Amino acid sequence: MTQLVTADEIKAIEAYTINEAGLSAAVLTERAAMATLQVLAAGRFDLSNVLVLAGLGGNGADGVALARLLHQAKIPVTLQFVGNVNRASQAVKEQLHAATLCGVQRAEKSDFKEPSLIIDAIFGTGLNKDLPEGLQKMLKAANHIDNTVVALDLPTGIDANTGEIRGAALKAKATIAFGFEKVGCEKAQGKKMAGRVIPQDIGLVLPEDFIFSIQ
Ligand SMILES: NC(=O)C1=CN([C@@H]2O[C@H](COP(=O)(O)OP(=O)(O)OC[C@H]3O[C@@H](n4cnc5c(N)ncnc54)[C@H](O)[C@@H]3O)[C@@H](O)[C@H]2O)[C@@H](O)CC1
Ligand SMILES: [K+]
Repeated sequence: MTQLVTADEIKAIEAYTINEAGLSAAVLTERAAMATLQVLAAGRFDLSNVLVLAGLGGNGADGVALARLLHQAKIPVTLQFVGNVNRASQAVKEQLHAATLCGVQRAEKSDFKEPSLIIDAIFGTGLNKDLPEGLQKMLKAANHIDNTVVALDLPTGIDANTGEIRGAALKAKATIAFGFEKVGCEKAQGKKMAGRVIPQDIGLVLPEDFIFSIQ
């Protein structure tokens, strides 16, 4: 059985990895994106036209890094931000700079009918309140279209701890969990919305004597 973590636990492990082990957040983001590329390239997904939906925080940074790696692997990909990119975190801005230099294509809008695969990199473990109404509408509409969605870390809209839907959530066929599966993917609506959960090692360093709350 895979090890489950709460949002606070993964944040503590990430902080330890960054601050004590000295592996930067950018390294972890790159590892997350590379692990995702490997899963996608293993053959079970149609990569003929990939749309990456990216948010403005850590989850979005993973998505932008993935868009760059897909583009560099000659996989057709379009990057679309959800939210105003001017308000994005520094990590997203840095990822966007690299992606732009590499020639990653951007879109402002999508009807979700064209992509062969949607990558959900809007929100991850940082979600702490209901989604904005406009986004709720967009996700509900997207759920009505028969798209294949792969969520990065956690389906957007799912609470990492309780599995509850915060207003709306994007239903995934598979969720690639970075480091450890978030407990919300096994609880309440989270189980259905996450689809198949695929944990991937991204090189997180566990604090000595770390005790997981879920054994
Ligand atoms: N911190 C790190 O070093 C790493 C983070 N990783 C990724 O980063 C994610 C966590 O990143 P963040 O903590 O930045 O969080 P998110 O990217 O999930 O969310 C971004 C920010 O949005 C805000 N927010 C929360 N709920 C909202 C709502 N309903 N409406 C509008 N804004 C809202 C919060 O300020 C939150 O920090 C993980 O799920 C994972 O994908 C991984 O790349 C591994 C390394
Ligand atoms: K996500």
